[in-house]
Amino acid sequence: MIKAESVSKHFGGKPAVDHISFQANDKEILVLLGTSGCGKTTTLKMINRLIEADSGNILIDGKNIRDQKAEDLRMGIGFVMQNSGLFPHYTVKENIATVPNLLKWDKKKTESRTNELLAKLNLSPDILSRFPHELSGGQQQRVGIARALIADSPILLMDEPFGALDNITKADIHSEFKSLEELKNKTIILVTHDVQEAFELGHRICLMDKGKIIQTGTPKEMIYYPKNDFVKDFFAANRLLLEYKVTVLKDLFPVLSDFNTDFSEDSNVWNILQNLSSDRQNTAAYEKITKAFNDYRKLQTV
Ligand SMILES: Nc1ncnc2c1ncn2[C@@H]1O[C@H](COP(=O)(O)OP(=O)(O)OP(=O)(O)O)[C@@H](O)[C@H]1O
Repeated sequence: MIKAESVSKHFGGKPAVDHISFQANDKEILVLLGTSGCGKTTTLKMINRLIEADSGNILIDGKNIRDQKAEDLRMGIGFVMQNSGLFPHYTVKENIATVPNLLKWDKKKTESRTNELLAKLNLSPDILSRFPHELSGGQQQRVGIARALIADSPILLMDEPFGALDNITKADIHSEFKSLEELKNKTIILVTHDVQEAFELGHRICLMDKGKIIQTGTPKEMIYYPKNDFVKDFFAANRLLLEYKVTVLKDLFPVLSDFNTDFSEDSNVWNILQNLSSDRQNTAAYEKITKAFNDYRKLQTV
């Protein structure tokens, strides 16, 4: 568990992060979401002490990060940097082996773990001898993720890990990312300015503005129970799509009668409608779900 207690950081007298508190629970993906300059990266880098907080405390599993050497702390935390952050003059193999070399792993162990990760991340071993500039943006980001995962640390900090990707590649990587067993046991803090990414990947979201956390909640809470107009307005442009995605079949049960289906009760309305729309025979079911969804929305307090 990662806990931030009233943490602040100033640059040149101006607050970049202003008394923020949050908690990332074990095995949770917590997203820090907000527009450029709101303090997300500074917050993330204070957790591995790439930036030292001015005040407040950050605790990992109850231990204050200040009570450990910064180098030791970083060894236990995987870090995916913005724009992949690969060392340009190192090959892919050398980039991935950065932490194992610091940990003095023997070559065989590094090699077999590297190959295991390449397979999991859908990367061909052919790229090992290449330099980062010889890879596509998507490959670079995957290598950045492999480098962060290699030592299997229980914590992963990710700064706009998919930022450089087009929307189609991003959607593919998102679904791969969600299904990676490797990540399921980790506590992950992911920084993004992309609302859809936050909803796609986050178990909970901290919405930030001007160095402060405005609201923390599940995607559903952010959409249906915004704390104030800032939160409401922030999601306004994507609101309907997000509502389709955060609403799941079992939410509709009170307003849905006579609906026999093979869909799991945790399937979201967006996926159900997409699925049903592929076959004309499903028109009646499609209309039932649409009506139930509209009835359900009316009952929410937005
Ligand atoms: N090293 C620094 N020196 C001075 N000001 C800084 C420094 N790092 C960040 N800032 C300022 O602190 C504020 C927060 O920056 P930060 O990078 O944390 O925001 P962000 O939300 O991650 O933005 P982005 O999405 O653009 O990376 C900004 O106003 C930024 O200009």
